[in-house]
Order: sequence, then C-alpha cells, then structure tokens
Amino acid sequence: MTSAESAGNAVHLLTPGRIRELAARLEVRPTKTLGQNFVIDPGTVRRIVRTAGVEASHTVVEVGPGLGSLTLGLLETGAHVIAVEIDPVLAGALEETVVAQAPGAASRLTVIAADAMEITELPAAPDRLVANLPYNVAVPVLLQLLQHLPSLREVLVMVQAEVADRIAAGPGSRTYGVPSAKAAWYASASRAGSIGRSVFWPVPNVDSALVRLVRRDPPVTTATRADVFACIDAAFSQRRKTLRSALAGWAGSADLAEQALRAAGVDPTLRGERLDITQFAAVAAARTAR
Ligand SMILES: C[S@@+](CC[C@H](N)C(=O)[O-])C[C@H]1O[C@@H](n2cnc3c(N)ncnc32)[C@H](O)[C@@H]1O
Repeated sequence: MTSAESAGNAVHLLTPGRIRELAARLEVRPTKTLGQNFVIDPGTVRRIVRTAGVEASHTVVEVGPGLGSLTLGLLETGAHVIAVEIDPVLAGALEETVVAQAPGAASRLTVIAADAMEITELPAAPDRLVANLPYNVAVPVLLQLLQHLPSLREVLVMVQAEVADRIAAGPGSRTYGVPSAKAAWYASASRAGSIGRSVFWPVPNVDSALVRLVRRDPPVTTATRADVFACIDAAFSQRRKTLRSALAGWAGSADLAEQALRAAGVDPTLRGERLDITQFAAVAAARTAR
C-alpha cells in the first residue's frame, strides 16, 4: 500500500473539540427525549469497540450514531456499519462527517434515518449490534432488534448502569425482572464494564455500563413468544404477589393459574422473580394446552 493509500484509509476519531465544532455547525441542542448524550472521549470509543470484538468481516448495526463518535470507531476496524438514527439532522450529517474524518471508510457506511423501534429489516444482515443506546428506549430497542434481526449473533450496548444490571440479572436477584426474562429468551447477557459520566457531552446524571448479549436458541416450547412474554409481563406486574395471584388475570382465575403452574412443575406460592425463561415458557405452554 502506498503512503497516499494508507492516508486515505486513516480514521480520525472525533475529539472533544471536533464534537463541539460539529454540534455548533449543525446547531445541535442535545435533547433528553431522544437520550442525546454524546461520547466525547476517543479512548472510550476504542474501549467499546475492543470489548465488542468487532472485526473487518463483521456487519454492525449501530442504533443512534449521533454525531458519529462510535460510528468512526466501528469503521476503524474495517467493518461495515449500518447506522440507524431518528434525528434527521444527525442522520443527514453523518455521511459528511465520515467522509471528512475517514474518507476511505465512507463506502462501508449505510445511514438509515428511522426510528429503531420500527426496524424490521435492514439492507444487509448484521451479525453485531454495537451502540450507545438512547437510555429511555434502550430495552424496547434491544428486544425489537433481537426479535426482527435473527442474523444478530452478538450485542454490546452501553445503557444506564441500573438497566444493565436488570438486563443481565438472573432469577432470584433483586434486579431480575421483565427486561432480564425477555432478554433471556434471545440471549445470555452479562455486564461488560462501567463507564464514567465525564466521557459524555452533556454529562448525564446517571452512571452507564456495557452489557454483552450472546444469541442462543429460545427454550423449546409449544407456547409462542407472545404467550411467554404475556406470562412474564403478568408475573412481574405485581412483583410482590405469589405467581398464583399475579397470574390470575392472565390465566382466567387464580385456580387456572395454579393448574398451569402445577402442570409446569412450578410451585404456585413462588414469586415471578424465581422463574427462569424455561420455566416461564413451560407455564405459558401449560396454559395454552388447557
Ligand atoms: C446516547 S446518544 C448516542 C450517540 C452516539 N452514538 C455517541 O455515542 O456519541 C443516543 C442517540 O440515539 C438517537 N436516538 C434516540 N432515539 C432513537 C430511536 N428510537 N431510533 C434511532 N435513534 C434514536 C439519538 O438521536 C442519539 O443520537
């Protein structure tokens, strides 16, 4: 490779100064509604990309590229990136930013101006999701993409630390709940590190953390995913109640809930926080089979 070619392949990550400049030029006023806290520290971008294990052969979907900090880090690996951004100003500016910071990488970027909650397919099948998710919709976006993009094998997302704990929690833990049980339908989840507040602009008032999810097969069951998710929602809608009462509305009555629980081999006096995804699937199947 000639030095001119290698210069063309260089990727310049966004520095805090460059981010300020871009934001001023685009007149970006970060909004809380869209969870707009931009990463301004190139070291953090590299850490996320390294932790995600992104390689040149990967096609990565990034939700919420914002000003492009993480997008450039992902492109630096040689991967293809499909970036889905809801804010039309940010979506419209991303390609130009990439051309300026990484001219040789622009052909590996596809920008989609859309709400990630409405994504059911993409122009190419991604094998990775890597994103600094908008915090207010992090869990629904994650579940939406795991559901509609079966090619996704691994996910590394930055979310609010408390949400990371909830996604990664196992049965019996205080933080185990709807996000943990539903995520477990698709993948095994674990915490992959903490991120300090000072790496963002504007500085958020919550701590952040990384969560890794690795796709696995859902439990074998005769119930549909929708049945199982309805059972999970009912079990946690009244967290402090026993499953017999919490599932009464869902099953038709407390007696019917008890029948389904017993048929699935689950003690009706337990609370929902004790059940793993396989047990939720068994309870949902037992009700369907009635
Ligand atoms: C936490 S910021 C991350 C920005 C950038 N990735 C970074 O790390 O600096 C979240 C981004 O998600 C975008 N966003 C918010 N809701 C969205 C949605 N439903 N679909 C797609 N993008 C969304 C915001 O406009 C914002 O750019």
